[in-house]
Amino acid sequence: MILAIDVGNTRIKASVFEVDTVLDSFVFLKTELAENIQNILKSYKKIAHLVVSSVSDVEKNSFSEFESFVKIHFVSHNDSFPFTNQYKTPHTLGVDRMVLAAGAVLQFPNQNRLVIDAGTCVTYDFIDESDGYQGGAISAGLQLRYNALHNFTAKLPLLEVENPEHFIGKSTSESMHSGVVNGLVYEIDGFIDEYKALYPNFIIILTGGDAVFLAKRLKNTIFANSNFLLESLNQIFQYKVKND
Ligand SMILES: Nc1ncnc2c1ncn2[C@@H]1O[C@H](COP(=O)(O)OP(=O)(O)OP(=O)(O)O)[C@@H](O)[C@H]1O
Ligand SMILES: CC(C)(CO)[C@@H](O)C(=O)NCCC(=O)O
Ligand SMILES: [K+]
Repeated sequence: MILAIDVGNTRIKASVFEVDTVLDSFVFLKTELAENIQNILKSYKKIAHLVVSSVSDVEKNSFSEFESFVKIHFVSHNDSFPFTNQYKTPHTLGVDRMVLAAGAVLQFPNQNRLVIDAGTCVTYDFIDESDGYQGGAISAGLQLRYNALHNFTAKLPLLEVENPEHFIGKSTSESMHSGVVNGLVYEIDGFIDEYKALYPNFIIILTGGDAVFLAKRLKNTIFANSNFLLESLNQIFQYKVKND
């Protein structure tokens, strides 16, 4: 039994896996890391391994208190991945993007894949059918767009994410919801269309905290899988066991 932990830019997500089955899932803040891990390990005494991916300032030593109970695997650039990294700056590529790319290769072999992670940032990652990781794009996530509009202007309020009622916003809040939500939806559909012009066939994996909200609104029909990064950590662990 393993515990996969995704330390994101905003929050931490974790799932307990028994082989390929998710037994339980958790979301918590970085400040509540230790107590949450402790509780999970208490509830699931058969957990033998922690597999951690972090893009945040939470580092390996935050987990050291658990070292005597479980084996800890902190995914890093030094690990072996099931793709060839064609990024020009491979050591600056986010570990989360590498984990997603690895998951895409292991779950969907021998095909072109586009992974879209709609979290704090939106990331696009393209891995071709020869398992070459090509790169992609990084843009601002849904909540980040609302926050930025408020933080860097004098007049714009801080709004909660809402479905835009009208395409033509008829008030300040309607204009902001249309700009943020429709803007991101157009961005994602636009990227997908560009990739379609380059590659006739590829699968799309849409994940992250806003995946379900966005999937419903896209022109392109995509099935959202919010748990893809944690599933990928589980896959990477099995890949590691096989290849070590
Ligand atoms: N309870 C919540 N707290 C924060 N964000 C939430 C919550 N529920 C949904 N969201 C949405 O999820 C998005 C953040 O996604 P996610 O949780 O994947 O980000 P994250 O923890 O920073 O991870 P990553 O760094 O991998 O993007 C926000 O844009 C927000 O709209
Ligand atoms: C883009 C984020 C912030 C998304 O979580 C993360 O993948 C990261 O810090 N990346 C480093 C830059 C890069 O991937 O090129
Ligand atoms: K992300």
